[in-house]
Amino acid sequence: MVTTPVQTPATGAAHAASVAAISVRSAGKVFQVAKGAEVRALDDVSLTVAPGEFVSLIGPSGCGKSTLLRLIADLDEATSGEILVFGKTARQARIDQEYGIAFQSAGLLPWRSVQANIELPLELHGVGKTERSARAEELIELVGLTDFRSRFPDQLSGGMQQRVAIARSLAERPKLLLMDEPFGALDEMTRERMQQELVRICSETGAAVVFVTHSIPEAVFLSDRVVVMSPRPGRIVGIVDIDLGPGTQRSEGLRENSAFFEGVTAVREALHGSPAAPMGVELR
Ligand SMILES: Nc1ncnc2c1ncn2[C@@H]1O[C@H](COP(=O)(O)OP(=O)(O)OP(=O)(O)O)[C@@H](O)[C@H]1O
Repeated sequence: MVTTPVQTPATGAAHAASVAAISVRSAGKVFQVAKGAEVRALDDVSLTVAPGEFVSLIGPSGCGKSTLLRLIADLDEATSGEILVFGKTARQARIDQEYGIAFQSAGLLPWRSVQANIELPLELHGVGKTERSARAEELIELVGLTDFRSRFPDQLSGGMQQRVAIARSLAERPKLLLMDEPFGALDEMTRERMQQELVRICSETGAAVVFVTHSIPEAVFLSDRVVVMSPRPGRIVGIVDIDLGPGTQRSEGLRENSAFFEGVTAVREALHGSPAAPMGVELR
């Protein structure tokens, strides 16, 4: 494991020549709150994510992980700095729908069935009914909801709703996925299965991923690099390279592997400089 302890523009070296999936340059975000007060959420964050690279963001609660993801997704605007997605401004990339999103709350349409929710992005882009339903079928199977395809969101558990949202985010085989704790509501067994599926799918489709999590083992299992952030205002304090091989080879057994434990230790130390975890970070 290699830990980069300083805040440098974190470039996936092997991919420097191609257009980055994401390029964040000196981004800052200050929220204006009541009575002229300010919350400085992010400060001078620079990060490059290469095409096909899986990068997790981890850090104490409130350090600005979701804010950074929201800036990339153009759901909020940076106060300073520049954000490019596949060489386009964040706004243009959103308009061109360059990425899929799966956030904490599933955000499903309550009047549409599981299948119809998953088909929605395809429908909006004019994909024909037969192709839509074949793709939805594949994804429903992938997330283990075969018997629930006709159900409506309020008939599903929180974890099942989350799985529908993940399937929907994958519907268009995006080149980039922005995921904010998508597995947070899942039970441990489902969560580990989904991690394995996600890393395999991304490896096979070549999708880049930015994945916010509170779980160190989850970050290590999934990622090519784990970006460690400081308490607010969020800065990048370390980047841990994970050498666990391609996503297609990341199976359950890996969790018992010494390289996996080394990754967990390296991230833990980058977070805290000691084996204890800061508030809001899970060691399990
Ligand atoms: N719209 C907003 N208005 C004011 N402050 C905000 C807003 N959104 C986020 N913040 C503040 O910015 C800081 C970073 O929030 P953010 O949600 O990005 O943190 P996080 O690292 O994702 O936290 P957690 O791990 O707890 O989900 C927090 O102090 C939060 O209160």
